[in-house]
Amino acid sequence: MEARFLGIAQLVDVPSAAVVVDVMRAFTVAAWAFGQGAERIVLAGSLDEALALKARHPHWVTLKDGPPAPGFDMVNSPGLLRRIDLGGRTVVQKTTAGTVGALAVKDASLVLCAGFVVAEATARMLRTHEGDGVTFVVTGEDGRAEEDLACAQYIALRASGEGTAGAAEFLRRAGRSRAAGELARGVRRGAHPDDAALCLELDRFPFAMVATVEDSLMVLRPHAVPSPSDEPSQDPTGG
Ligand SMILES: O=C(O)[C@H](CS(=O)(=O)O)OP(=O)(O)O
Ligand SMILES: [Mg+2]
Repeated sequence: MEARFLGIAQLVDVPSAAVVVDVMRAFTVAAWAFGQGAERIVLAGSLDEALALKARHPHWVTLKDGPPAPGFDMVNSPGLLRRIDLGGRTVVQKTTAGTVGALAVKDASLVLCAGFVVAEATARMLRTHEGDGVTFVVTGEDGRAEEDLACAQYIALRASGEGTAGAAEFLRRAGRSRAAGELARGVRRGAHPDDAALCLELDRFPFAMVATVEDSLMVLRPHAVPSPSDEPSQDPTGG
């Protein structure tokens, strides 16, 4: 599998397959939202679009990064979100980096959104994808966010099937990133003290997250990817 790693501003063509990586915190939050029962996440292009969707669909749950704001029900924090029941709900998410990155590749034939919490399921999905290459969108810091780059490189390695990639060094790099430091120091608004640790949980969830355009909205949904150990035995004796 040929992999390239680009920041959002470096995306000049429509990739065939794209993995949009935002470890801290958009796609860790998205995975937790699905873990808490959300049916789908609409990735909004602007705060105004998120508010307009809320006005049309008052039962949808709006979420933004930064501090709490009128019209938004939640902030972009896995630590705060993990105790909220989102059973069957539609969430609207707007953040600085992650959702912008996903919308930048909306015309790709396959768009996966990822962080460490869904790394293995994402890699497994890439292994079954037939195509000539994968573009990893490193959403933070103009493509230089260490937590996103480390996660993208780890998923690429796992997807290539080249041996067993040890995760520890990739997680260490992410843990030393500027974003992790800001979360630890309480610099980022709308945060919980556990956020950085939750963003560094490897394979917390068994699903990948696939974004597609539905009725002109970019919609993210969980996609179950069975692990090899879940697959039925091929042993003809049934053993
Ligand atoms: O929520 C986040 O951590 C960031 C932006 S900020 O730190 O709140 O300004 O957004 P994301 O798009 O999830 O990187
Ligand atoms: Mg980020």
